[in-house]
Amino acid sequence: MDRQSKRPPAETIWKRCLLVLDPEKCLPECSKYLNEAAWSCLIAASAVEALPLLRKHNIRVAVAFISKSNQGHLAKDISAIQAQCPALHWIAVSDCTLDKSSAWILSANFIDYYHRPFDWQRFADTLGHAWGMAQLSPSATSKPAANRDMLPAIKGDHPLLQALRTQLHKFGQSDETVLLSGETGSGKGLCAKWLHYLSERRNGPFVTVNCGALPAGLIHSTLFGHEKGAFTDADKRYIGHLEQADGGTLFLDEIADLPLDLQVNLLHFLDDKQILRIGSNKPITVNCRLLFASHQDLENAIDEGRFREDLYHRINVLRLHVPSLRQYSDEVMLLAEQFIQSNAENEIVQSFSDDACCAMKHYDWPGNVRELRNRIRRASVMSDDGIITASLLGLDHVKKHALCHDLASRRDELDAEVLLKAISDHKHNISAAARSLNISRATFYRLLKKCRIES
Ligand SMILES: Nc1ncnc2c1ncn2[C@@H]1O[C@H](COP(=O)(O)OP(=O)(O)OP(=O)(O)O)[C@@H](O)[C@H]1O
Repeated sequence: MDRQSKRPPAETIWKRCLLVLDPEKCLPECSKYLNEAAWSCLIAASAVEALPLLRKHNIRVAVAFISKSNQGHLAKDISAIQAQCPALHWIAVSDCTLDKSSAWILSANFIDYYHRPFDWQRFADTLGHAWGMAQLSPSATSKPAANRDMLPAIKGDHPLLQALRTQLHKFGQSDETVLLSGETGSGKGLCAKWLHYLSERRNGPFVTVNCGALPAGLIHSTLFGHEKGAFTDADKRYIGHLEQADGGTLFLDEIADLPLDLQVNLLHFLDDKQILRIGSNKPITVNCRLLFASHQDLENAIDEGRFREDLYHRINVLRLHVPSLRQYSDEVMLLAEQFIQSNAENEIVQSFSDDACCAMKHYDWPGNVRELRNRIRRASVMSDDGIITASLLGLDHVKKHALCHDLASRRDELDAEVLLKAISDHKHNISAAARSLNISRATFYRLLKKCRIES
């Protein structure tokens, strides 16, 4: 296939999508001005119209037009959209003085407010700033709902994989916390998404937080949120991940890295389902399911005083262990074919050489499925003729080891064949059988033992 023909023409300008919530069509000039600033405006009159657009497009920023007459409706629409897409950054536009309820919507949801008529260039700059903030926000990874089509299926007939699928289906139907364990790259994150998708909460948000990746000073406000002015840099209210996951699932990855003081807060949340934003003493009830994962041994972390035992018992209700790839290495080709197909979109058809298949089956995969996917990605790019070899996968050394292994087992097969024939020809007289092969009785017995043949 011609690789070039699928690329967009060079003059195509990449545009950011902007949701314009404009019930009374008061912003007709929006598309015209913002188009020039590389925005593509998607206009909706209500939440019902906006939600399908949000599901379909990668929208991070929204504008809402507030008028005297639509203030009440708009508040409801914005709340409905916020519940599904908490990561959206809102900017308000109005041409009237707002009453108290609108002022409340503004302070609760909007990062900026414009009064018409205004300078479109400045407005476009503000939108650009909001887009940048949305990109940086950790919640940019949260989705309004899990989409089954985007999730790779967990394929394979190995008993460990069959057991994993059964557990996923059972645990998906429960609303209890699940503790996922397994080596790095084995698929704990993928299983967490499946648990969300298979649950009643599938239409709610799925929010992931990697506790090990958050700076210690930010982790509290990132999880629980903060009020404007709660600390020096808190120039606006921040809705934490627990609240963002309201109605859905929060996946706390690398839970062993959560500082001890926050482990207490989490324990309280698990008991009463309430949070306090930093700077507020008003408890907020949050309805989200919690999933936890760690590739560290939590029992060890307890012994070392890094993890609270009471929290461990609270989160260790349902346990899901994701097997390491080397435990089901006979099925590695199923995954490899899956990755090669997703890589080969719009490209020439690719396949694996025999030595690549042999090396993949015999390699230890310390980085598990992630390592397999990354090695295949790199090899796909490097391959000139569509054939992915052991050398392109960086697994040359394994190939040699695997071939030695294969040679040894082939030798054993041949030895066994010769020994069995000699035994049969000499009617189970071992001395005669050994003489016929020109070896001693002791050597004959040693070979029988090596080939696991009962004399
Ligand atoms: N069975 C599978 N089929 C297809 N893709 C998979 C499978 N298991 C894992 N993957 C893919 O491998 C990558 C690594 O998986 P994932 O991030 O879930 O691992 P993890 O155990 O959470 O890793 P870490 O402990 O480092 O966070 C992801 O891109 C995931 O989609």
